[in-house]
Amino acid sequence: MAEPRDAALAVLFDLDGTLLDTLEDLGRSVNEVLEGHGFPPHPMDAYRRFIGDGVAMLVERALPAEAVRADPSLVPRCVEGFREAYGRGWDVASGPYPGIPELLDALVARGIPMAVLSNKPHPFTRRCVEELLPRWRFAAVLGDRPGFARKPDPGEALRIAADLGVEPGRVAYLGDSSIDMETARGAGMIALGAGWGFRGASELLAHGAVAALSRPIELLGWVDRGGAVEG
Ligand SMILES: O=C(O)COP(=O)(O)O
Repeated sequence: MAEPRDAALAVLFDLDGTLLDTLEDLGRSVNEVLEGHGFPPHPMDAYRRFIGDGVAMLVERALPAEAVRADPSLVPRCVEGFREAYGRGWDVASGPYPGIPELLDALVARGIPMAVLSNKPHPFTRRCVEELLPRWRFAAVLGDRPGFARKPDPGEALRIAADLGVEPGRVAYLGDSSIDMETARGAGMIALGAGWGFRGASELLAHGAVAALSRPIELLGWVDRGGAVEG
């Protein structure tokens, strides 16, 4: 059980694997690019480990290592192919995880400001939030943009906290990967793991999660009393 602490005054969310289950649309889009280049596709589960460090790393992890070594232009070309394929199929199977709408409603009811920070390319991040989470207002929705460091760099997370006027230590950061837990810890935020996401509870706890939640609504414990709800 985590130590009780000051209650969170704001919530910063990761997107892929935390608010939205985007695995199938991301994996299918990369597989389409791989097959277009004559490389073998991966089973969807493999993408749980590939996603998280941005699109170039996603593509690089999916490609055969020898092919990447042999042709430096392969990753950028496949990234372009991915943008095209994902642009066509980003919303085929993606949507909020069970319990996310209820959590967001409960945070709105409490007047808790919410923001999204993703390593997904910024335009796709905006589109996913606008179209798959249309009912909720987020104070900031930021994806990967040229000129800004990706997570686990804590810079953008800290800027969001500053813009909200909330001390980093009073921000609950909910994410589903080691990258997110490192970002949260680097920013001095309350690192909460989304156990339903792409990577699972043991990776989250090994990378410094204060707790790995099994259901989204459990986050309210940190907002209402600064720790897990008893029982
Ligand atoms: O697309 C990625 O690389 C990861 O996106 P996320 O930061 O929302 O998990």
